[in-house]
Amino acid sequence: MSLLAEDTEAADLGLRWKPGFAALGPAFLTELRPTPLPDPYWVGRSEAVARQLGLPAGWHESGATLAALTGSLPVAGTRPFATVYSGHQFGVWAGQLGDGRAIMLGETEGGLEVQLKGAGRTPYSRGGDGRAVLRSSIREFLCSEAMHGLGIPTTRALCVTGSDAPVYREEIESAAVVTRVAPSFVRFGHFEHFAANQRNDELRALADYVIDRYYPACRNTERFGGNAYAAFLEAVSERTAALLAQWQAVGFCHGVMNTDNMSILGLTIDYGPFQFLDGFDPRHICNHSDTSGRYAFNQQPNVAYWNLFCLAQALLPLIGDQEVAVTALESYKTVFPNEFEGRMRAKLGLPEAAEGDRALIEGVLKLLAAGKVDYTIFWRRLSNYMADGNLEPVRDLFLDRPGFDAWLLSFSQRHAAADRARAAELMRRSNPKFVLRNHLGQQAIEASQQKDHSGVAVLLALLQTPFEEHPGADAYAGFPPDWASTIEISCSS
Ligand SMILES: Nc1ncnc2c1ncn2[C@@H]1O[C@H](COP(=O)(O)OP(=O)(O)OP(=O)(O)O)[C@@H](O)[C@H]1O
Ligand SMILES: [Mg+2]
Repeated sequence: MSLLAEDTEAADLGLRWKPGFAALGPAFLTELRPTPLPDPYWVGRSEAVARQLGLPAGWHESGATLAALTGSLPVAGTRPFATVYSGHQFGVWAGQLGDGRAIMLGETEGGLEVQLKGAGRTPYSRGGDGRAVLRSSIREFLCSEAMHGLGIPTTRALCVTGSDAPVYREEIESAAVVTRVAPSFVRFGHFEHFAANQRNDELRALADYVIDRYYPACRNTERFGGNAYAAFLEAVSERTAALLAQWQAVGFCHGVMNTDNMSILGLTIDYGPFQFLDGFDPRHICNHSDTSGRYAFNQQPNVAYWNLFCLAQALLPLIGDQEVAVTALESYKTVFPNEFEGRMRAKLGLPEAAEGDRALIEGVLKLLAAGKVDYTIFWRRLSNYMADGNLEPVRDLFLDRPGFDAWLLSFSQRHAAADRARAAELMRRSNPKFVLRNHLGQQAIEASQQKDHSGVAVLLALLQTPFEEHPGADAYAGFPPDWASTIEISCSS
């Protein structure tokens, strides 16, 4: 019996827990306790996630909950653990990694895993301190919820809890924990870990667990002659392709697409140096540490494929045939462009595909890139134009007016027979007014560092429903100020 089960004092969050991933056994994880953060306080909370988890009303009112989510009290019914994974970082095999600062509480009866990111050292921390700073924790919290609001698959975040305990990065910062939630936090790197160590029994156990839990259809498919592992690889490729199409359409740059940051469920995971594009620059690099531009915005779809190739190699002992594995990856090459085109068509207010759509999409992206036009503002203004016929706010964004007019002509011809009100409606549902721009996050962070957490709550409310108008909040939907371009976001978090 573990020590944890003998605790008399524990916080009861009102949730029921089941073994979940932990049932795989000790080869996959190490049981341990979070390291307490002193004098914790609330920084931000998502009631939407609380409801999804099934937390009782008033869940955050108890000091025991705050203590539990910052490691000072065990959570009743849980046996926390950290998992082991490996991975390719910046294209190079990095060997063993693992949850170096994320500690899993467990899985709820409702099928959601709950993790405390920044909860202290684990056997996989290597040189790290196991902590996360307030700055990066607020970014992760807000962006998880923003992505969900945008309809993009992502890990969620219940809350950020802070402490004045010092954390040493380029300068001294304060510590925080993000309580994260997802059906599964399994990454490509979990598979790579067991494959690289030729531990095929564990590799198979992991694949069987993930297939049975999250991809049961792979068991009953005739694809690949009934090879469930190949069908699984194909399904992951398709989900990843669909995810990447959404990132590219909304202008999201992840920044650290290492294989250990690729979710097996096709969720966006690990919000580090991410950025929503301001001016449209396909070659934008959001991660200050990415000197070669490996993870530049326009490289993301290819990197995802490269990462899937690593996953395929890891699954090869189970799939049994290299050609089959390569075929299972192939669907990425059709799903990504189809999904991307579908998303871009929706942004253009076009529910159905027609010949010439690709040229229309490429045409506008070229114009936006040539003028470094603000990506989010352009699409929202184009949606408004569709509704009210006022062209100037859109046209004013372009220096190359003749170029824009020529494109607009083909756009208008494409819409000639369409119901404009319906098209405008689709566009406003597909083109957010609010995204988590770096400078918005930065302002909320700086206020929080001075103990005013209201900016986090304000941003959260806007980002959870980013397609709504939110009258009075236009200041959050404007152009970035000049100083925004000087914000440097690196891997330091
Ligand atoms: N401060 C830290 N202390 C211990 N380990 C760390 C720390 N920062 C990063 N790591 C570990 O380094 C590896 C790569 O880090 P990366 O930045 O991709 O992940 P992360 O931001 O810590 O977390 P996640 O991917 O879970 O969101 C991971 O194994 C991670 O746990
Ligand atoms: Mg990571």
